[in-house]
Amino acid sequence: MTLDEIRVHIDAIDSQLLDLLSQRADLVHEVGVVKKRDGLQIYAPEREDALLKKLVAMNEGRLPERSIRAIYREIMSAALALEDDMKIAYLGPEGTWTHQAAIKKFGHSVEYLPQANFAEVFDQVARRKASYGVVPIENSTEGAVSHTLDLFVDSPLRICAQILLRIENNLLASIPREEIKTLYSHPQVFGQCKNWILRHFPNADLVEVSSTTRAAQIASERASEGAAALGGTLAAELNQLEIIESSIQDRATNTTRFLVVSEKTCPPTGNDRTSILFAVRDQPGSLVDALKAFNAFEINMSKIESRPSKQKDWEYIFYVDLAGHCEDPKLADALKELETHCSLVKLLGSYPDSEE
Ligand SMILES: O=C(O)C(=O)C[C@]1(C(=O)O)C=C[C@@H](O)C=C1
Repeated sequence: MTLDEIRVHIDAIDSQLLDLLSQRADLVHEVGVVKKRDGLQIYAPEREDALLKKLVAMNEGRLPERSIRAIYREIMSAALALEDDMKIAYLGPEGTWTHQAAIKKFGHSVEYLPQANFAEVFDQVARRKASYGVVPIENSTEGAVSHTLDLFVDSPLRICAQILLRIENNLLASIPREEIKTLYSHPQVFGQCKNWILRHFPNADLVEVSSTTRAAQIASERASEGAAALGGTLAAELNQLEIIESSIQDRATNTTRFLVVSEKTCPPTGNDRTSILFAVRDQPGSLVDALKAFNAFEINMSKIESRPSKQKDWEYIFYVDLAGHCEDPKLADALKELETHCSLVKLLGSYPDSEE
């Protein structure tokens, strides 16, 4: 076939695809009407998870899994926008890693609301000015994002999904490497690139700012003073900076786990994770007794973090992630048992334990 002949076939398929997408949009519109009538959540992570798994398994063509997921991410993003005036709050400004994580989950058709800090993200969702919020919870190199953990103590919000995003940090500047005197970035990113900084910029001043996008803005504004930033490629593009060196994080597989918070948690999918927080009574052996509850009901605990309670010195809140859904009978029993050893137990949510 000649190029023109192949393109005639592609045009015919595209017209069928568009017709099918319009038919899908009509059905999605109906779903939105039913959900609003029945007071159901518009975003359905359990349905998206099941749909993506089914499509990937069904696929016999030459498109790789990554492409199927990316295409359907945008199809479902368009669906979300059709069903509701969907607004997603995230730590801004535009171009932060949290923004990129949010786009990975919700696609390009919904509206994004950049916020000045994590507390504002929670607040916008609690006040229903945003439908969902996206916040980082932990990084595979640097560990927990303690500010996010602390916000869950007093928040009425629940976790309904998680997002895993590979984080590739870069040295960004509009000046040559030799002229760089000060590095700007978010404290988490400095932590992720500690060894690289010691090796390449042992004498540079490190200045912590609220986000990698803010760091890139400063690198652009104060180039004449020797400013550079550590951050992602989107932050570079938005601020017309060069990538002086790419992939500078100490661990190649550096990944951040983000959470989606909303008013409600997510129904079971068969492969779920549950996050809780608890405080134990101030008496000998109380933490061991509390943790025994998971052992007794054979619940796998994948993570534990502690944070000062901020109520009393040397008193702690523990954050735990468990395998399973809070509606699973074994996990529900383990949580009941846990309550007998604790002064506080709070369920933060159950959500698909996806690797995406
Ligand atoms: O099935 C639903 O509940 C829908 O809202 C439709 C749909 C889709 O496009 O398939 C869109 C958004 C939801 O998060 C899940 C799935």
